[in-house]
Amino acid sequence: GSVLTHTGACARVASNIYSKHRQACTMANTIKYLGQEEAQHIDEELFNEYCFSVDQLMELAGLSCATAVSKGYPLQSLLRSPPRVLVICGPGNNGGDGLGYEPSVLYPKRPNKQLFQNLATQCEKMDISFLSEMPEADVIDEAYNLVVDAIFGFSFKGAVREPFGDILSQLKKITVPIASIDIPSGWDVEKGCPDGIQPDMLISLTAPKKAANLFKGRYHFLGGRFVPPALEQKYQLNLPQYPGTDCVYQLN
Ligand SMILES: NC(=O)C1=CN([C@@H]2O[C@H](COP(=O)(O)OP(=O)(O)OC[C@H]3O[C@@H](n4cnc5c(N)ncnc54)[C@H](OP(=O)(O)O)[C@@H]3O)[C@@H](O)[C@H]2O)[C@@H](O)CC1
Ligand SMILES: [K+]
Repeated sequence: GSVLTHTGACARVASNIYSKHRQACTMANTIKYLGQEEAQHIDEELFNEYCFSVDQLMELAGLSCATAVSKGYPLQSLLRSPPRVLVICGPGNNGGDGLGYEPSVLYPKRPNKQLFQNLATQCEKMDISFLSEMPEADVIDEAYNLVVDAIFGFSFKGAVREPFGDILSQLKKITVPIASIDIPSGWDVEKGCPDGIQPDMLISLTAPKKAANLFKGRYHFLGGRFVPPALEQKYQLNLPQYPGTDCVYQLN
């Protein structure tokens, strides 16, 4: 009897300690949401200290985005046939991350950089069509299943300049879902934008940015499985374990 009672008490104490330990771990493991400067510092370190090239990380980021889209919007769930996806690319690296199903690309402002020229050529050679102008909201709703927002990432600042003001105002009117890469474009990286676009999916790269706390859509994925452990520790990112060989982790 006493052995049993003793064992029971020990088990209770142990389970108490275990649950306190788990609580502490859960708190310590809260994923960090980055401010704009911190995101830029991490970016610089990845390139300067850890010697990655932009092409490498952008390819992995793009793969994460395509994977997240295929998980959130599987082909058989799409309402319109063919499974068209409109990818809108901005002038910076966020624009380089866009990719898709039967994609059409809108790439209205093209910087004179070899990397971006190469990416555009690769798409053209794969017969991916480029649009010459932003379609009206009702045309997008009619022709596409999804819009990938690769317009601005963590370097966005200030009031939106054209042609992206017009593009974002059309995106506010569409009813097909928007999947935003890293940051919903037009949102302040830390404070968001109450009357901005409201994406259905957000794919945070490396680590979520502060504005992701205000994301109200259905799917939040983390992607960019390339952060070296020492860098993760330095910035206390507390990243979750990516399952198996997956390149995305679903946060909600
Ligand atoms: N580190 C990582 O983990 C990795 C990061 N990666 C990705 O890179 C992204 C960051 O890229 P980034 O630094 O090139 O900045 P990003 O936000 O795409 O573009 C800035 C451009 O936008 C423009 N612009 C700015 N404000 C504007 C305004 N108000 N109104 C109008 N235009 C405005 C301005 O262009 P300009 O006006 O000078 O022509 C500027 O050049 C990051 O979010 C992630 O997606 C992955 O590829 C690889 C791994
Ligand atoms: K974006």
